[in-house]
Amino acid sequence: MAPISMSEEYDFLVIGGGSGGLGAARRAASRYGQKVAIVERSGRLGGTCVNVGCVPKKVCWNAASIAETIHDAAGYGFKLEHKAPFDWTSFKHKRDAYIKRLNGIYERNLDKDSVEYISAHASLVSPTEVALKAIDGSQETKTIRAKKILIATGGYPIVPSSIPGADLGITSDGFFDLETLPKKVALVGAGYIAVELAGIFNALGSETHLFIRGETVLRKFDPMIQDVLTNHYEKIGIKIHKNSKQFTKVEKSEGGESLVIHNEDGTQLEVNTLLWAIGRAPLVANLGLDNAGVTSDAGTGFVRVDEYQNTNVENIYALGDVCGKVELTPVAIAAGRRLAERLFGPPEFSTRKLDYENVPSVVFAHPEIGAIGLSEPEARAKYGDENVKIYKTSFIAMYYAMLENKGPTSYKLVCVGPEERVVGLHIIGLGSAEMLQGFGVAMKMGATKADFDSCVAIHPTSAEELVTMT
Ligand SMILES: Cc1cc2nc3c(=O)[nH]c(=O)nc-3n(C[C@H](O)[C@H](O)[C@H](O)COP(=O)(O)OP(=O)(O)OC[C@H]3O[C@@H](n4cnc5c(N)ncnc54)[C@H](O)[C@@H]3O)c2cc1C
Ligand SMILES: NC(=O)C1=CN([C@@H]2O[C@H](COP(=O)(O)OP(=O)(O)OC[C@H]3O[C@@H](n4cnc5c(N)ncnc54)[C@H](OP(=O)(O)O)[C@@H]3O)[C@@H](O)[C@H]2O)C=CC1
Ligand SMILES: N[C@@H](CCC(=O)N[C@@H](CSSC[C@H](NC(=O)CC[C@H](N)C(=O)O)C(=O)NCC(=O)O)C(=O)NCC(=O)O)C(=O)O
Repeated sequence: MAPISMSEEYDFLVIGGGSGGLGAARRAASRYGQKVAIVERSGRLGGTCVNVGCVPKKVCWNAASIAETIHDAAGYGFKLEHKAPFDWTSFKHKRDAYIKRLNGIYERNLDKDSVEYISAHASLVSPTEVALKAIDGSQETKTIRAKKILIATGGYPIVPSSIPGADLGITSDGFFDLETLPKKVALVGAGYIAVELAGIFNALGSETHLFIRGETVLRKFDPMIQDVLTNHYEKIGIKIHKNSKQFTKVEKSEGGESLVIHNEDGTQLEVNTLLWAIGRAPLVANLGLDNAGVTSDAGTGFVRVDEYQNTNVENIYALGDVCGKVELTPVAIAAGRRLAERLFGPPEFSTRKLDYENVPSVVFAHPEIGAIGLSEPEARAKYGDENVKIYKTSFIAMYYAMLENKGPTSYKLVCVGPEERVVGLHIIGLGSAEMLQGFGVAMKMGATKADFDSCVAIHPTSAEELVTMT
């Protein structure tokens, strides 16, 4: 890795060494032989996903799932201690070491693909020039030129600015720094991160409080998912504070070891950790967008792009979380690869772009949730009630046959038109994450309910219920 590049000009300069930037840079260099550099300012490659997102989160989710399995084991005749001791600190250090290994793998991958890795903060100086500032404290700076520039700088977690003491709380970034498992934790938010981290804390033994503004979590999901997960989380002991108003303040407790949350109604809650999970904002500060004339959304700051990831400035492109369209790793990677193919590939690739329709997505809750396409209300609004047919089922998955405490399994298909094309698929239950990808392929191909039914069931599985619904 060069601290600051020795080269003066590149075919393609990528700002941001996360999912989208890596996807674009590697494809442009390895497949099309372009002279490519990627600039990353954090000192480690992989971006949010590898360092403070999908990857360490999934490892934590696995730990939480093992805790649940240990708990369930007695139901299957195992004479285990119900509460197997869990050593968060050694788990955390082992997880950190895995991430560090990945950082190294990503660096070697760039090397293999002949992408130059520049460890620096990048900012636009003009539509064809980027200033690099060293991150090693040396104050070294350099300006380089590029024929094409990609902005893939991602985002950061929001902390409310209007609540005194809000910054005593942590975000998902701080979650991955926790050296010990908090005894009592409060999370604010109702989206992916709040739901995933609340599930992990609860399964690993923290007293978990979840503050949500509405009646249910995951309000952007199908109502079935919202209701089933909210009820189940309450059943398994997560304390959900519904219709919660903004805290009036957060302060340290007298001894300074915990935090006191002050609610609008005068009540207080003392916790060891407060975690904000109320959405993410684009990382565009000090990026010099104005210097190059790149426009972003006035309210949110997301960089504006068209369907081909073009910004308003010729030869400057943007993708991934900094555009805020669908904030998922495979979306950023696919957008990056499609862009490299369009810009540097053969003429027949000149219209390549990512199709943002029917992107499957999973929430690693307990149990998992999968969703593709339209929710029932979205389909009704788009196609009219008379054209929408819903198939639903709720059942007890066979895994729970031997257990007293049963988890939920609920599936819904949203179909439209006389041919009953499946435009929405919503599932909650064990195994949903691994189950979804194949159904995503079917929906991408325009599958109808009859196509689903023509596939013979695999028995005994939960997934078979999706091809036998009446
Ligand atoms: C807790 C959490 C869990 C998640 N779980 C999942 C999941 O399970 N599945 C999933 O699909 N998605 C998940 N996501 C979302 C996923 O991580 C993001 O959608 C994805 O990382 C976006 O990729 P990106 O390339 O747009 O940005 P990033 O991966 O954020 O990369 C941007 C990079 O740009 C660098 N950068 C920023 N500004 C500059 C600058 N001026 N100069 C140089 N470098 C700069 C940053 O340091 C960063 O490394 C999760 C996110 C979070 C926070
Ligand atoms: N498994 C995966 O694929 C994962 C993907 N991600 C990606 O990262 C993105 C960011 O995650 P996340 O931060 O959870 O964002 P989300 O957009 O998923 O959820 C944030 C939620 O916070 C609530 N909220 C917003 N403002 C406030 C406020 N001021 N006070 C209280 N609650 C508030 C909103 O819920 P309401 O309106 O109901 O109040 C909103 O839905 C996700 O959208 C997803 O794309 C993240 C984690 C996992
Ligand atoms: N699906 C497998 C994924 C395993 C996997 O891909 N692991 C990654 C780390 S996590 S993942 C970080 C994430 N990678 C991916 O999502 C890889 C996806 C798939 N393999 C592909 O190439 O399309 C990413 O941001 N990628 C940007 C990029 O590389 O372009 C790894 O070990 N990689 C080493 C290597 O690739 O040599 C699982 O969940 O077990």
